[in-house]
Amino acid sequence: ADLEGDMLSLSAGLSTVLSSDQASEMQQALTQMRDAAKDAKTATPPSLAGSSPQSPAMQGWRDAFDQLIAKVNQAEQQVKLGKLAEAKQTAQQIAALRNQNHRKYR
Ligand code: HEM
Repeated sequence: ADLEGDMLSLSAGLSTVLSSDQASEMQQALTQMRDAAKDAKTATPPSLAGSSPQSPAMQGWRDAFDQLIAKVNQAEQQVKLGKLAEAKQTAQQIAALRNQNHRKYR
């Protein structure tokens, strides 16, 4: 998907993780979020158009998605252990990461 499509997938997945009480549904949403984050990591946002892949700005872009993926993995482990409330707290940290990065790149 293009970056906008990846962002819409992240958004739908995050809403599901925050609102669901079913482990299987949360797991599926987290998988969708990880796939979207991996794809978005390879994109260049309009705000960095023309930046070289090795520029500090593009490295920061990719690091942000690695942080997002690490949080998705953490939430997934929590779901697997049946710790759904903890997984939702991790999802809140993902929302904070989103807000920080939107201020930088959007
Ligand atoms: C779960 C976390 C995130 C969610 C739910 C999310 C959600 C969204 C949404 C709904 C949009 C608007 C899409 C539209 O055009 O309709 C958007 C745009 C955008 N987001 Fe995110 N986002 C997340 C994380 C991030 C991260 C980590 C970054 C950067 C490292 C980022 C960078 C951007 C940029 C650059 C745009 C504008 C895209 C464009 O102009 O084409 N987002 N995001």
